[in-house]
Amino acid sequence: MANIYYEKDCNFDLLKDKKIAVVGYGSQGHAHAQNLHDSGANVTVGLRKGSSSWAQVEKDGLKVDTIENAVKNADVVMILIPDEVQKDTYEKSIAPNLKKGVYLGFGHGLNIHYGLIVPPTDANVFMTAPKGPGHMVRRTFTEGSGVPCLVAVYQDVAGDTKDIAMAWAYGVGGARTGILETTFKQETETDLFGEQAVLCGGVTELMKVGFETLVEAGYDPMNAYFECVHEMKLIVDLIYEKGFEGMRYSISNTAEYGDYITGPKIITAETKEAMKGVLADIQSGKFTKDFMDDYNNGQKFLKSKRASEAEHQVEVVGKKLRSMMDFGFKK
Ligand SMILES: NC(=O)C1=CN([C@@H]2O[C@H](COP(=O)(O)OP(=O)(O)OC[C@H]3O[C@@H](n4cnc5c(N)ncnc54)[C@H](OP(=O)(O)O)[C@@H]3O)[C@@H](O)[C@H]2O)C=CC1
Ligand SMILES: CC[C@](O)(C(C)=O)C(=O)O
Ligand SMILES: [Mg+2]
Ligand SMILES: [Mg+2]
Repeated sequence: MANIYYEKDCNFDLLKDKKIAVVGYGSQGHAHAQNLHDSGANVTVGLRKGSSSWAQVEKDGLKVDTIENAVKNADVVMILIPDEVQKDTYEKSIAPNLKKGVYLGFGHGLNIHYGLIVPPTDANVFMTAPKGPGHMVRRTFTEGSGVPCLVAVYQDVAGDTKDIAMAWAYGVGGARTGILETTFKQETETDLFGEQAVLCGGVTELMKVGFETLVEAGYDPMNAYFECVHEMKLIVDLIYEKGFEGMRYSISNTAEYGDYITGPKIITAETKEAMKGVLADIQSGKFTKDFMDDYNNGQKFLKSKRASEAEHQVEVVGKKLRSMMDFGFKK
């Protein structure tokens, strides 16, 4: 089992006297940069020239510079731009400007694990990967909590790279809930599997097919949306807090009986075999090759799926319902 650490195990002072560059100001970038800044670190956000995020960084009260300049002066560089652009940006704008002995950080291990980025031998390479979306990393931090983080070390020349990774987790709020120690391989392969088979691909497909089944049988689309999409959060919140048993305590006996009878009819032995195939493609590097090939082909597949999914009835109905009802979430 992994080692688990908390705030008392971290030394945030290690980062306080260092110049930090956070490359990117998207989902993870804005959260890491702002949380570290609020924790007392000296952060500069690195952006490409002409970036649409430039004004937002200034509005948020943080320093901003080009990627080249931000990296040139930095003791710690954290790369938080999309995985598919990291190799090109690293080679053109980051690598030529890295200080000797720099601490080079990642929020996900894909580029290192599959050898897309080969760091200099004098660099200390670490990962601090929040186990949640960047906007939740920021939101929970401002609420006094945090998203748990995985930390890993790929290269440790200085001898304290794990301490830097843990200090980073402290600064972004992850140590408030817990830090798990892992490796680049484990984080990368489990993260890709989880998001594809369960959290994102699995869940949205399950919701969509459930919605379609009800609508095609003549039921009201709004009713179908509530059943197959909206209520998912309320059920998952109970699982999040109390596990499957706690969720099943709150639902009716009718629902619990149906859960046991029907769940295994939907998620079958065949589904598990398909999951094994998904994992094999991740482990062999096939998924990452296909993903990068699509990127190098103008992201034709990604863009066409984005467009067709947005037009699906489940999205159209959901958008309408969310505009008509106050579900109490922050936009
Ligand atoms: N999204 C998440 O919640 C999670 C992400 N991660 C990992 O964190 C990393 C960042 O992901 P995420 O936050 O989703 O990324 P985003 O897509 O949100 O990153 C957007 C940022 O990257 C910049 N950017 C985009 N393309 C380029 C480019 N070609 N050159 C330079 N800058 C560019 C954008 O700048 P501009 O404003 O100029 O467009 C913007 O600042 C990835 O490794 C990901 O796997 C890990 C855990 C969860
Ligand atoms: C679940 C998707 C994720 O892995 C995440 C938010 O943790 C991602 O890559 O965005
Ligand atoms: Mg993840
Ligand atoms: Mg991921």
